[in-house]
This record gives sequence, structure tokens and C-alpha cells, in this order.
Amino acid sequence: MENYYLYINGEWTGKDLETFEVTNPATSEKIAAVPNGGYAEARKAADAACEAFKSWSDCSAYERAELISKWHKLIDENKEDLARTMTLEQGKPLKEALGEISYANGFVSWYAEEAKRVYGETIPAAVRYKRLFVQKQPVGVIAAITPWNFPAAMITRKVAPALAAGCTVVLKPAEQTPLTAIKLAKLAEKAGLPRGVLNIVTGRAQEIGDAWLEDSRIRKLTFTGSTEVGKLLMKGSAETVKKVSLELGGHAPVIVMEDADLDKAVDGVIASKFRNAGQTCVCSNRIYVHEKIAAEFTARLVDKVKQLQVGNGLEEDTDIGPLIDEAAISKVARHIEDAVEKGAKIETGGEVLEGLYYSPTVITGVNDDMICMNEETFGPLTPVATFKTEEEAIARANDSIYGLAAYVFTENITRGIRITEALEYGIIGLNDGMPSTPQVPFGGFKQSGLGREGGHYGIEEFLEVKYISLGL
Ligand SMILES: NC(=O)C1=CN([C@@H]2O[C@H](COP(=O)(O)OP(=O)(O)OC[C@H]3O[C@@H](n4cnc5c(N)ncnc54)[C@H](O)[C@@H]3O)[C@@H](O)[C@H]2O)C=CC1
Ligand SMILES: O=C(O)[C@H](O)CS(=O)(=O)O
Repeated sequence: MENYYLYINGEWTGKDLETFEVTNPATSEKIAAVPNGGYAEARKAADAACEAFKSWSDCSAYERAELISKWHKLIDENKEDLARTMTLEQGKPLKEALGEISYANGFVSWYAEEAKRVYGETIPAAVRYKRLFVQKQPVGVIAAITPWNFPAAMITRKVAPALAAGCTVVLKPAEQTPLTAIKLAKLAEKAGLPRGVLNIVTGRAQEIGDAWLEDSRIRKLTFTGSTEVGKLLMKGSAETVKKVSLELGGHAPVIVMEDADLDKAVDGVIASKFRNAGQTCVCSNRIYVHEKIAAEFTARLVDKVKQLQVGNGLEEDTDIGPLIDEAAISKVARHIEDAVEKGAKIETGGEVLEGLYYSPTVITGVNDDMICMNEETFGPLTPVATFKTEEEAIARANDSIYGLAAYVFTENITRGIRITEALEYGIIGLNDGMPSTPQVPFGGFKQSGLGREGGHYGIEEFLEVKYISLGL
């Protein structure tokens, strides 16, 4: 079995620490032991990142870009090993894991180039004897805390722009999926990243988080995970007025209009719903279908869902892997039980298979009083509700504390633009179930988060704006 350690100040450390085990959700077998770091290790990592910040931020943008590009090349050369590691620790099918590595590496290549485009500006002065300048500078030391559902992409979507901006990083990956993060750090070290620029601490989340929250040297917190934890971290950041970027929970609605291309709508719902077994923050959670086409849409959806293969992610024909843990299984079962009690009908699925496998499920006769229509399921459940008018669909879609992703299917472009403009969501797929890509702003309205990741927006989160007034 490979050895996994903390990565602090360019050293692989923590050999003397107690460890926690990483489990394969497909088989429940233990696949690795990882140091169970805490407050002390978090502080050491912050010390290292502070020490490294001066020299790293003094590098030219082109020097940083060159190193980040070398990291990109090494990730690509090691994509099979990274993907297999991801499938073993997270469960997603290998083909999805390979897709995630490519997606994750897309952020690395994008920000290697974006480093060279951190522009300032000059502003006309009101008087002849002044010149006014705006300069962008790196925020400083940043703390990143990431979730288990995308063990590579949620890391590079933060680390790549931070490094490109000239920041240094302390990172805590999710306890369920630390191995991919550690391997990405090994490749960054191999690319020549100087000691202390990137530091990884695995272990006791609360202690590690608290150490970084109270540390005034850490100027920014970037977090992806549940809204509940995001609020905790946002509160904890207030004491030292840290900048925060929060990518939190979602509860995506889908609106299928009566003039939708039904095959496009069915394929879009399946793509957005069953990726990662429904464990993504942009998964469709509520399907609103116009009553006139509900029967035909549902029949085609159920037919396709029945063809989805559930199994171990390492097997080639697997479409849906296991859920991450027992709590995830219980949540899906609870949502379905509640819906059936309130009148929903199970069209397919609705059962726990062996272990952490849950059958892909479609339920109909759904109403907005059901838990699944108000709480993020984070599993392979597709609740289908009907509506009569466009106005009703928009109102029900917007009736949520979340505002991350939403989807609309219609072949009428004027109607499509009208609906997307009325929806209170940060990401909208119009006839598209898979909008995520590295070059665009990813983030939510309302309690789905703060800030944006990806594209040129994503590097701004790691930059300060400095105004310089020059008297001649
Ligand atoms: N908007 C987005 O891009 C994403 C949102 N999510 C949301 O996150 C949830 C599922 O992911 P989970 O990893 O279970 O979320 P989670 O919020 O429980 O954990 C996320 C990370 O926060 C850490 N953490 C938990 N409590 C902490 C504390 N008190 N102090 C410091 N760190 C702490 C965990 O160790 C993990 O690394 C879902 O609600 C999902 O919607 C997940 C991925 C992406
Ligand atoms: O964590 C997630 O769910 C991801 O942000 C979704 S995506 O970026 O892979 O679409």
C-alpha cells in the first residue's frame, strides 16, 4: 500500500501521528491510512505558507505560469493513476474520474495562462499634476477546505488560481478523499513548486479549520461543501476579516416546457442528475414538466434510467457507483419514503441495493410539500412534478434558499432567454445538462455561496486591488 503523509514546507511529514483510514465505498475495504493532523500541524502549515509568500509573490507571472504548466503536464501524464485513486476513494465510475481529472486539469492550464493577464489600469486625474494607477496584487496566504465529491477538481479550481495570482496555500481535503489531493501535491512538488507554497494537512477538520480561522496571517478562506459548514466558516472568518469564497449546496430545478425537444430534455436530466450518482451540487433535484407532455417525458426518462448500470466504478460498464457513506443512503431513502407517504409513485428504483449502492430512481405525482422538493438529496433520486404555466414553473423553481444551478428545456429561444433571465440562479443550462467547464464563472446566488470560481472571475478572488496616486 502507498504511504500518504502531510505536505508541510516541502516535507512529507506526520509519520509519528495517529492515522485515520480511507475506505473504498464500493467494497468497504480499507485502502489507506492517512495522518490524523490537527491544530499543531495546521499552524505549521500556515507558518510555511507565510514564509514562502514573499518569494513566491516576487516571482514574475511568467515564472509562476511556467511552474503551473509543468504541473499541468505531470497531471496529464499521471491521469490514469489519479483517476483510479479517485474511484477507489470516492466511488465514481472510472470514466467519470478520468473526466474529472481532465476537468480539474483544465483549471490548471487556464490559470497558468491567466497568471499573465492580471492587468491593472490608469485612471484620468482631475488635475494635471497627478497620475492615478490601479494595480492588482496577491491576497496573501489562503486556506482552502474541499469536499469529497470532486477530489481533484475542487482542489485545482482553488489552488491553480491562487498560485497563479501569487498566493500561497494551506489545504485541507475531505477526510473521505484525501489521496487524490496528496497525489496532486506530489506532482506539484515534482513540477518544482517551491517549499511552503502549497501545504496539505489531513485530519481533524474542526481543529484544522479553527487554527486557520483564528490566524490573522491567513487572509482568505475558500470553501466548497455544505451550506451549513460554509456558514460556520464564514462566521469564523469575521474575527480577522478574511475574504471568503463559498461554493455551497444547491437544489437545482429543471423546467421542461411543452415545446421542449423531449429527447434533449431526457438526456439533459440524466446527465445532470446521475453524474457522480447524484452527488454533485449542480445536480437536478426538482423536475418541473409541463402537464401536456409529462406522460411522454416520464416514459422516456424511466426507459433510459432503467438502462443505467449500477456497480463498482472500476468496472467498465458501470454508470452509477456507490454513494459515499451510510448517511447518504439514509438521506435518499428518507426522501423517497416521505414522498411516497405524501402521495408520490415510484416509477423505477426506490431500493437500497447491496452495500452503499442505491438504485437510480424516478418518482412522479410529486408536490412541493415533499422533503425532496425542499432539501438537497445528494443522491440518484429524480422527483417529477407537473405545472400548467411558465409563470408557475418560474415561481416554483425560484422558491428555494438555494441559487446555484437551474436547467430549462424549450425549443423557443425567446422563451428560453425570458425564463433564464427570470431564474435566480448563478448557473443555467438552457437545453444543456452539463454547463460546467473551466473557462466560465461557477457559483451561486442566495445560500449557495459567495464569489465565483473558474474563468477570469476565479483569479480575481485571490487578488487585492491597490490604488496608487502619483503627484508629479
Ligand atoms: N457548491 C459546490 O460547488 C459544492 C457544494 N457541495 C455541498 O457539500 C455537501 C456535500 O459535501 P460534504 O463534503 O459532505 O460537505 P461538508 O460541508 O460536510 O464538508 C466539506 C469540507 O468541509 C470540512 N469541514 C466540515 N466541517 C468543518 C468544520 N467545522 N471546520 C472546518 N472544516 C470542516 C470537511 O472535512 C470537508 O473537507 C452537499 O451539501 C453539497 O451540495 C459539495 C461540493 C461542491
Ligand atoms: O462540487 C460539485 O458538485 C462541482 O462543483 C460540480 S461541477 O463543477 O463538477 O459541475
